Amino acid sequence: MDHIPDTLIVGTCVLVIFYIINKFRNRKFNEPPLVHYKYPIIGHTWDYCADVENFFLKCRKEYGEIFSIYVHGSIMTVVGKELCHEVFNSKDASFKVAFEDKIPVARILGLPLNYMTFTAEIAKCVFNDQMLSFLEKTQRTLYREVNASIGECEEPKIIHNLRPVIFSIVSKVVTNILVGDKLFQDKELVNIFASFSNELYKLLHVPEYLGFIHPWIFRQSLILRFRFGGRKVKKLHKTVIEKIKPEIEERLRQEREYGNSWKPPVDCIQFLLDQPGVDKKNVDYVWISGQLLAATFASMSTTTSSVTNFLLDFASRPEYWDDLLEEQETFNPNDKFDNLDQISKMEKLDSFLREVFRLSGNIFSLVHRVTGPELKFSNGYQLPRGSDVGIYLKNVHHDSERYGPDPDEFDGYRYLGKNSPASKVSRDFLHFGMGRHACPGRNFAINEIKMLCGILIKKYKITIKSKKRPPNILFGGVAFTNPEPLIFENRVKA
Ligand code: HEM
Repeated sequence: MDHIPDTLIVGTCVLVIFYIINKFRNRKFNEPPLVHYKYPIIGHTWDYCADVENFFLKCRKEYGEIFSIYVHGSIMTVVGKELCHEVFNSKDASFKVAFEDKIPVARILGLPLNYMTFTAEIAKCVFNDQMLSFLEKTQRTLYREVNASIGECEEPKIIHNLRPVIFSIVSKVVTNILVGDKLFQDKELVNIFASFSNELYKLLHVPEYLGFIHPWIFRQSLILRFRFGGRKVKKLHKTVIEKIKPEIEERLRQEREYGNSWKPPVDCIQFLLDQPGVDKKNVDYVWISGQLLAATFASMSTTTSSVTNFLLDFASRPEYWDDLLEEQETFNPNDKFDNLDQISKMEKLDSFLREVFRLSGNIFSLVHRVTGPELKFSNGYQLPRGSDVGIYLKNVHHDSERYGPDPDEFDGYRYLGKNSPASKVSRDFLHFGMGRHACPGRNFAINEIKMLCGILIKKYKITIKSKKRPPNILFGGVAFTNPEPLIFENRVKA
């Protein structure tokens, strides 16, 4: 007890030192205006956490297209519709580096810091390029999992929190592509991938208060969660390796025995094994296990949120039900997706989805770190190396110059005939980012989402008790899906 006053004094001194360092950092750059604040150290943290929407509106009104705020002990620059593309297209700004501070996947899994470059290759070369070869098994898994997790609803069935249900369906599809048909039968392995992705997703909800002392301390607190206790990552790697090793050894044996006549399976494990530089006599199983686990996060949580948002919108907008059902019956009359063209013809569903994504409620996200000597904007402002700059998404997605006089209005057919499919990125639609690092898994994701939504539309009448679209829940600038229950009832066939 005697130490408490000393600890308080030392703690306060540390806070003040970091505050001074931040306040008087390199000023030779023409940096964007820092929004005025009253209380040192706390800065704008309260305004940001309590009502980010109105806080940003006020800042933009007063300071214009670019401004900086002081939140959780760090300065963050905010850009909207005019300048966002300059961030995405700049070689001097990196989403990956800033993201690693928020969700330290590389450090948790013991992967090199540039691991995401590899995940991007997996997304492009396996998920996207091999999409056609995954079509049949993806639909098989989707039908089976919808039946297993929602099932027959002769009587109306209330599902209280839809997200975990959708997550379970999506995680099965993804795991099949990661590990192939044989390992996919292993329920424990499937669960490991799903729960790891879910644990990472939960990190998005951890308050960043430790950032007041230093961002490093916040990051360490996240990593420690995976070093000790139930989430222990060493144990995770060990179990994954135990599962994948015999399969990999068998594949390598067959490759040696049959040479060029051996037809390798199409999945992420094989893609990783075939990378130049991989020593097949001495396989680095920790690296393979880490890459597979890393890919779960990029592909599962994002897709789950998108489908859950779709269902919340669909259930509360009955005016679209007949039309979207008719489209399903036209393009998928026999409950069988034979080719990708059949999915791309579902243009109404596609347009509806794009509108769901645009209005999903995100205010601020996609933070990038300046990794070059500076990030210079066309309006003359500069950000020095190490600065963070994020995107004011609400300003982009609710822009009346682009989306008309009522940009907050939901118009499910807004994009019909406009050559703007849901997977198309642009300066005014950032659900998948844009520019050099736009999501490389988006074509796969949209096809998977359209298949799953189509199955649900055809099988069930889906309603919501309140009959209104419940708003998503904001945490910082990011919107999380509302857990309001939905009601599923078997559709009576005409
Ligand atoms: C609806 C589902 C998805 C959404 C909303 C989504 C969204 C995003 C966003 C916003 C980014 C940042 C883009 C940028 O910096 O410009 C991104 C990057 C990425 N996504 Fe997705 N994504 C989805 C599905 C997937 C899937 C299925 C994969 C497959 C593995 C994937 C793999 C990646 C990878 C590897 C990156 C990093 C790309 C890079 O830095 O070059 N995503 N995604």
